Amino acid sequence: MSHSTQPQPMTARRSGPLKGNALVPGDKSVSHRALILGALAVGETRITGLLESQDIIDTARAMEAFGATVERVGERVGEGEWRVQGVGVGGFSSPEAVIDCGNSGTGVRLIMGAMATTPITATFTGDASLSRRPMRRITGPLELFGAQVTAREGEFLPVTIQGAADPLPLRYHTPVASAQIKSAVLLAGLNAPGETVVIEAEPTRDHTERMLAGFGATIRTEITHEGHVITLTGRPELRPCTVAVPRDPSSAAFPVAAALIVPGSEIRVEGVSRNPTRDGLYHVLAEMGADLTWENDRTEGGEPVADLTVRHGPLHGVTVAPERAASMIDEFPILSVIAAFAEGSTVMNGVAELRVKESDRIDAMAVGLRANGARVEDTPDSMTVHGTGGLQGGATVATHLDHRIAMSFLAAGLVSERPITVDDASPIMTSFPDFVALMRALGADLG
Ligand SMILES: O=C(O)C1=C[C@@H](OP(=O)(O)O)[C@@H](O)[C@H](O)C1
Ligand SMILES: C=C(OP(=O)(O)O)C(=O)O
Repeated sequence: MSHSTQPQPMTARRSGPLKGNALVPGDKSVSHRALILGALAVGETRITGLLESQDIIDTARAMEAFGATVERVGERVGEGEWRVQGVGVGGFSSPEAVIDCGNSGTGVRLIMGAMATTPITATFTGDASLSRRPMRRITGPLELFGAQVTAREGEFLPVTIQGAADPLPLRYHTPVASAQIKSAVLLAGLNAPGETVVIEAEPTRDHTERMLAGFGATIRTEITHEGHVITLTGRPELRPCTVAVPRDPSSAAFPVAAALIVPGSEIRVEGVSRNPTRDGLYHVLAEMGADLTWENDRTEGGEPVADLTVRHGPLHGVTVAPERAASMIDEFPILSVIAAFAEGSTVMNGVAELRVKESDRIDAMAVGLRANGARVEDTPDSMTVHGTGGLQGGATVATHLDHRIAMSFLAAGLVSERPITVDDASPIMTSFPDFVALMRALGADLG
């Protein structure tokens, strides 16, 4: 379901020090995968800590449309336990209606992969943002499995996929660093006989591989001269699991950033991911001189996590190497805000993928930061922010149906000289429904 079409403007004003404990919600990437693998397992999967945001609700509804049963157990918002009755690999049936994945690239791309090697037909659609995003990167490899695809202009939603009746296993080099491409191919490979192999030059988030192993699939990753080579044996019987979803490091980045830039702040964020395929931002922040203290390293839901204490302090600009990009791909909007409050220039290289997210994130950040007084340069695949230790503010920023653009500028407005308004805060519901309440509880002036 697409989110409300009624824009909800919101303004962030200069705030006192942020203090307290930030309990961010469940990881979006892990939540999608828990629902999809639960639907492909035989029997009942139980999920705790599932992110209850619009992107995830859309994936849950889609799994029901393909024949799984998905239900929420318990009363407390954000603490729900979910149960999925799976239909087994190859057990999906053709949905009666169009599958609307709303704003979610991960949802639509992983689900296309999951159904493309079963002889059923489904049509996928989404909101105006998702309808602008490239789908050929997914449908191309799915055609190699034997699926038949029609897409608007060969590239965009709506996309109709007729799944392959006799799928062939695939050996596939991903053309760009993308966990969504890797995951779509692996999920399609589940119902192909033999070994499906995905080769990625740069590692991307590995939640699909971790969770497939947890559900009993035979999957291994080798590091060779070609890069990360992931081999999955097709046609497993996936056994249902109990999945405890860890907290989302990409959501954690917003209160962390706010605490770093609002003078006098000190906050604690529990259960932040230390998965090396997700933690690039924290390495960059350390290089910028951020005061970060990690404690209680442990494993939660199969992911390495720790508790993070963040204190405000001076930051300096850095150059972010392109090899870091995949491990922090969703964190560049908020890094560009932090960079504006640092002293000196921060150069972000190898970030062309940002142009095909919920919005063109390089353009959205550059335009919004400039309107609020920052000096920013951009090229097709890089962005440079010339930090001056502060930001003037005073402008209204267009969020283009992009939750991360909205949250980034609301964090910036907490410390800019004049307030910053975002034209539409409603997309925040897609990934972090409690963002405003959580930030207000820390002391942020948002309204
Ligand atoms: O696999 C995933 O869960 C995701 C992969 C990334 O996208 P790409 O695979 O397009 O880089 C990321 O931007 C997105 O938020 C979540
Ligand atoms: C890019 C993102 O998500 P998706 O691709 O799932 O829409 C994101 O959450 O920043």
